[in-house]
Amino acid sequence: MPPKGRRKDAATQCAPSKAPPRAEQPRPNWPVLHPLLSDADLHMHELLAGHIVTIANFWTSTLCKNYTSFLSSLPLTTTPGKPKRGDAVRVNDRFQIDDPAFAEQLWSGTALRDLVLGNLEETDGLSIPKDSRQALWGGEVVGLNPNIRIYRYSKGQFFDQHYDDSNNVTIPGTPPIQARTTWTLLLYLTSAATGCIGGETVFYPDPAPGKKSRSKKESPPDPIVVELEIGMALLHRHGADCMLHEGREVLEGEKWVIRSDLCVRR
Ligand SMILES: O=C(O)CCC(=O)C(=O)O
Ligand SMILES: [Fe+2]
Repeated sequence: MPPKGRRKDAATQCAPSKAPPRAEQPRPNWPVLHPLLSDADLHMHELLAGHIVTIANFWTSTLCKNYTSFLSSLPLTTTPGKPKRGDAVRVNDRFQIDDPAFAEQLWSGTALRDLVLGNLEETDGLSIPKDSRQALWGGEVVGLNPNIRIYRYSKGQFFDQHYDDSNNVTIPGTPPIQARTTWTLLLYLTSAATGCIGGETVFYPDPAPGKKSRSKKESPPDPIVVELEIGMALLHRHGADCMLHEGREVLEGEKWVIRSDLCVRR
């Protein structure tokens, strides 16, 4: 059952341009993004047209395992007990940093840029020509949100139903690019294969227009349950057209996720 108000993901509200200046945090010494599959071996899959796209094996399981052990050394902060009014309940440990260089690595140092921009059109799995992609992504994609979030969910932790907001961000450079986030990026570093049970990301599609007013007995569309898959990237549209979604409770083991967003020029 969807919650009454439009609960927001408080995380996205901390985008650089809106947030008060944070105490200078040292940049993590991120391990190199290696090994990775070659671009030609990766494909996008539209799980729900116009809303959810996945890329299996975006990161190899070796890289994911290196990362989870590295990320465990970062100072993660457990969610403060009570969310602010209108914010979703998120119960997990999080590390958040503005790191444009890492965002750039995730974008250009992997297959993501070429896949999203349609530079590998023949093989990328989306049957959308390069020049029509701007409509899908909400504009000219210029990179990833420098605001990187790392989540660790242990047994019993979850992210309650919410919508992700679109935020204005500045991507540093010469000149800096004024951008806006349009799609959420989730990169799963763990799965049942690493002992994590539960923790699926679940989307609740809206009933088709016109159906809302019909008999209450009419059942809403089935939720879309995305099982964790090690190394899989998931993109979903956010902002005004964001689907209600949640990270289900982890029942066993640990779920690790890297979160950023696609940014378009504004
Ligand atoms: O961890 C998940 O499965 C969902 C995370 C999420 O919804 C978010 O970061 O906004
Ligand atoms: Fe979300």
